[in-house]
Amino acid sequence: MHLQSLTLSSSHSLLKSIPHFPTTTSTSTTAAVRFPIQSVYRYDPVTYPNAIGSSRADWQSSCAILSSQSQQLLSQDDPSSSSTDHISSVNGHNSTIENLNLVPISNLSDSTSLKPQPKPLTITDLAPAPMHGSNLRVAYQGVPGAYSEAAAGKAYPNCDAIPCDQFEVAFQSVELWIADRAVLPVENSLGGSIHRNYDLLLRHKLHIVGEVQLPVHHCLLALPGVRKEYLTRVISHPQALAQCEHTLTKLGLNVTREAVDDTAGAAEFVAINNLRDTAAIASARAAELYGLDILANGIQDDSGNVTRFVMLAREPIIPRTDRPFKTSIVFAHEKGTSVLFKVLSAFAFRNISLTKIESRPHRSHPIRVVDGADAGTAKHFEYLFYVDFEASMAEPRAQNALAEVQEFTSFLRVLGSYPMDMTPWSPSRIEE
Ligand SMILES: O=C(O)C(=O)C[C@]1(C(=O)O)C=C[C@@H](O)C=C1
Repeated sequence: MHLQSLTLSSSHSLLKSIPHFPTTTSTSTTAAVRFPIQSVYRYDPVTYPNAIGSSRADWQSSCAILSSQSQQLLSQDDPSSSSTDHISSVNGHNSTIENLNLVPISNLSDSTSLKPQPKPLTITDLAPAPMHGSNLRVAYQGVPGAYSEAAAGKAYPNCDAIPCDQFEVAFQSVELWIADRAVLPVENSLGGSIHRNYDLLLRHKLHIVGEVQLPVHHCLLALPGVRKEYLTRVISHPQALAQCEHTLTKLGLNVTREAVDDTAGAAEFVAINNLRDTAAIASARAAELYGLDILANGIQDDSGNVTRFVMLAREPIIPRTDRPFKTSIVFAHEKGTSVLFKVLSAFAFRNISLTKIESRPHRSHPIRVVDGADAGTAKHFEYLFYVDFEASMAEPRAQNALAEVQEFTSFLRVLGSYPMDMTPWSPSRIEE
């Protein structure tokens, strides 16, 4: 392939050969082809107020709604759109989460007045269902009060956040049109990459359409009246436990640490089971929602603790050049790490900065056996490489870099080209 300079329009055929890169400026996808005629609501709107609409709609009208909503949703990630929901709100123009249709915090003084929160969707709840209402629905893993819920609100201030019991469910809810976006934590400034989520990005065909970086401010929560000395156990998400490791030791707690699915779920567990020997690490919002006291505030090991989340959608957004964009790719080669230098130089020669590089085991070919005749047999581990770089796929230099990368690799996928989160840095801000 020649390394000529390409414009976006002249490079369509090149970009089409890069798996999953969008080359159209609009899509005519409608839900009509995606829904079985027999789709039935299976969610109780009282139990799942945020999950989906409140009544069963007839097929014809739901197709019409979906068709118009798919156009509307496309424009919501498009920075050129005038919608207040679009991703530019992530980038410092509106970084509050006030407008998120979060579960309201009632005046909870103790755990006996605990109000039932919406139950997360589970894998058995998933069924294609028509959409209603105009709010963007954003699926996240966890229960109300989780940081992922706050990230959804930062990215899409007017969204309905849909709790899901697993990441897999959040992905599937977007694939099945139950939700419009999924929010996925990918890395933390203290804990590093969330590896499993990188694997999920590859297993599914969703596109990254935005990112948010959320300051994560952890609290130690316990039932009212419980003192630190009574505690024998601290539970939380493994990332949260890792982010507070040293502070927990410094607090002099004589506790075991146990991992659960999410931070707010840990708080809910303590409250529901009336556990007086157990504390949870979670947000201040989780304390309010589940009627817990804050025993210690800001217990993350670094005050500038930040988690980066990506927003996923069924359709990619159209990359632009009038604002800072980031592009995420994943690639592999049979010759493994030996091509890495060549790939990275494709970016270096074009002055494209990399913001992230991550390697993961190549699950379908984890080992390459190299027969060294007399010397025996060497077993090399095979990897997939995830790279984020600071350029938009609308820029010829990024297109040319990827054309070159494609020559060196046996597999290449563009996971998304999306606006960078440019929120001003304020490490001490508390954001729950
Ligand atoms: O448990 C939560 O509240 C989450 O949103 C998950 C999660 C993560 O997976 O890293 C998100 C942010 C924090 O870093 C801790 C936990």
